[in-house]
Amino acid sequence: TQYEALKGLYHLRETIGSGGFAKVKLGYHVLTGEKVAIKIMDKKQLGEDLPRVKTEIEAMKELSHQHICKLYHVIETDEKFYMVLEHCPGGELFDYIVAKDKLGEDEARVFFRQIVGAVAYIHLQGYAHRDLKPENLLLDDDQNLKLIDFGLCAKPKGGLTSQLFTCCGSPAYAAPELISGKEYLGCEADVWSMGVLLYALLCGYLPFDDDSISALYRKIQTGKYDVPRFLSKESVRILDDMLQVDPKKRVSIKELQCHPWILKNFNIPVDHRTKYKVSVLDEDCITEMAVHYGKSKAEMTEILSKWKYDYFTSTYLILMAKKMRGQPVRLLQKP
Ligand SMILES: COc1cccc(Nc2ncc(-c3ccc(C(=O)NCC(=O)Nc4ccccc4)cc3)c(OCC3CCNCC3)n2)c1
Repeated sequence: TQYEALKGLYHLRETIGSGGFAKVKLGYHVLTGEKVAIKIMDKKQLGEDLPRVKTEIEAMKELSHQHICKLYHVIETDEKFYMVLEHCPGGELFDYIVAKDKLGEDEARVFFRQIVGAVAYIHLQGYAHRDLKPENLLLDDDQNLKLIDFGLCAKPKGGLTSQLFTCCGSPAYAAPELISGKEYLGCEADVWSMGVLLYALLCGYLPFDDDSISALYRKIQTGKYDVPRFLSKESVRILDDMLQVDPKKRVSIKELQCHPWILKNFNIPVDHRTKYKVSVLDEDCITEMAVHYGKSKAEMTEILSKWKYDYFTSTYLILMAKKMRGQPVRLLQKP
């Protein structure tokens, strides 16, 4: 039968997204009943992109942050990769903006501060995202944003990956230097995309848009965009600081963290540090799992400390997520 590798571990439900060579299905973690997102990739379809999946999986293991969708479990079979990930019940930020037409400056600031924190964090871990757009920002059940990289475009930062603009979908968010095939820095290109993203949040439409790709590229390379009169002068200023065609004139992610627009009403810079303590394991979760598996706490601690991203890891991380949401740290008893 299909998806044999998930049997007894996760119940599979409907497909919630598909794109490129990945399909995402809603799943339930059997031991906790919690929802998960299961990203399924077929090795044959991946072809020469297969190493990129391994890079993404290794990246995900390094990325543990409150505004980045968490990886729980990796299963590899002869035909497929399964990535079991945090499910975000609120869906895409894209749909949220469409439903509200556009966001007020204050609401946009709450979201944008979370995005700046997540992107600053991945940059400090040595990664650039390269495909920042509202479809890759999901909402959890507390209206917090979770960054994902659905299109497998996240790659180690580095400079001269003048890779052709192949993998990542929408060019509307792409920096001028990226689409002109010049050498570029991933972290600088990410700041441009964040400018396009903030413009979309504040205006409800894109700064650079055209049905013809080549016309769109020309508009991006001029860097000229319409500034609606309802934007405050501070909003106009931060958009101008990010949407600089010359990457060397563009504001850096570090400067963004304490930009006047970012500080307004908050008066504290964006803190990019993660809230998760991955080093020390949680007593309650260890105890609950030790009892369930009939092991000593020492044995359970030993197993979990290996972070093998197996079912032990996913069960622990899901119990931790429940605890952080104030829910009981409980496993469903053996059937
Ligand atoms: C209509 O959609 C709805 C409606 C209602 C609920 C949900 N909930 C819901 N939750 C979770 C997901 C998900 C999480 C992570 C990944 C992933 O690919 N991680 C890998 C990853 O993040 N790398 C990475 C991140 C940062 C740096 C480097 C690497 C993939 C999918 C989801 O997907 C649905 C797709 C649909 C197409 N647009 C994108 C989302 N959807 C979605």
